[in-house]
Amino acid sequence: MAIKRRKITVVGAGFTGATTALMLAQKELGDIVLVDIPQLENPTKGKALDMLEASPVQGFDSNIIGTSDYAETAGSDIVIITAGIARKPGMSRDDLVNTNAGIVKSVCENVKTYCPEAIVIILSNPVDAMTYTAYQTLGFPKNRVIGQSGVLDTARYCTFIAQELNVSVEDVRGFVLGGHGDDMVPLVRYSNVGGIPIDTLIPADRIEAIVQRTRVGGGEIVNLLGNGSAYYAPAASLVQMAEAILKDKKRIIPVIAYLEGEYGYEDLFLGVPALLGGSGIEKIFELELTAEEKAALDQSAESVRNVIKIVSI
Ligand SMILES: NC(=O)c1ccc[n+]([C@@H]2O[C@H](COP(=O)([O-])OP(=O)(O)OC[C@H]3O[C@@H](n4cnc5c(N)ncnc54)[C@H](O)[C@@H]3O)[C@@H](O)[C@H]2O)c1
Ligand SMILES: O=C(O)C[C@H](O)C(=O)O
Repeated sequence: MAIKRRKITVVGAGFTGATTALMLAQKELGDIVLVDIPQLENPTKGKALDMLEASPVQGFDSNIIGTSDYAETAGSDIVIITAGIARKPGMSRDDLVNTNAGIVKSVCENVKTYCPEAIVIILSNPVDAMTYTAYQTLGFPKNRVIGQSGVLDTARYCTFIAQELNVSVEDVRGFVLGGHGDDMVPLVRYSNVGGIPIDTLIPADRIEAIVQRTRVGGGEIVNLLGNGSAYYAPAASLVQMAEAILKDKKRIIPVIAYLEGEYGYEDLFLGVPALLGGSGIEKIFELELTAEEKAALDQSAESVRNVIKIVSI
């Protein structure tokens, strides 16, 4: 029996999309179709060809094509949506909502037509609301519509903890819950280094500084770059999610999931810990929260709900 190669579409061939495509290929997770608008057809083809020409040097056998024709995406196992505008210094992610809602809707109409069985991962900001827009437009089951924020926010949080303690990032475990905004909820109580709770290793004021830096971590990069937002760590985060799905790894990682009563929220997309495997989101874990943690999550959920109201059809 011939084994079918996996097909991964990345929509948006900008900074995050192109970086994601290369990282997916380097891990040989499948053949990659990189899509952008017709006006950028040639640059998109050029980026894909340039990446493919790295394959003999790096020794990966994934094919990579660039296109603006969704027919080329047909039958993709996973579609990753990075299409949309990025913020600049002085802007919030929510300032992007109207422009990006239109883009995400038009992309999802094509995904619905050409990739009806795909698992869709959304990155475009404001990502909690854009995942809601995608869910409404696609009409796919909730397990197949997933937003990316928690892997990235947790990665930032773990980076800062590792720096603080001068330990390997591999030994740091944490969770960031809630929306992808400045009121996201890094869960200190569930964070440890090599199994040792971080509040026994780091003084409270330093932990608070790490939590605050995590919350505005996207803005820190936006201010440094000056004309766009982060893309290496976001791309790595998307690849971790795609890998968990394509290899049916059953990883437990925070993702933006559709909630129907979990944590007390209805009809909302929000970052929660989930089991990610071959069917997409296979389970949502409801952690026990203190009153203070739940109040912080409620505030974050309320911020997301206010943005969803703007885009709700
Ligand atoms: N959720 C997260 O954690 C996270 C992290 C990083 C970036 N983002 C968001 O991802 C988005 C992309 O960021 P970026 O840095 O790659 O931006 P970018 O400007 O480098 O790339 C965006 C690309 O989308 C393309 N595009 C626009 N409309 C399109 C359409 N209708 N169809 C296909 N492609 C289209 C553009 O031509 C461009 O190439 C932004 O909204 C950004 O805020 C989110
Ligand atoms: O901050 C941004 O605008 C991009 C992204 O959401 C991030 O957190 O890096």
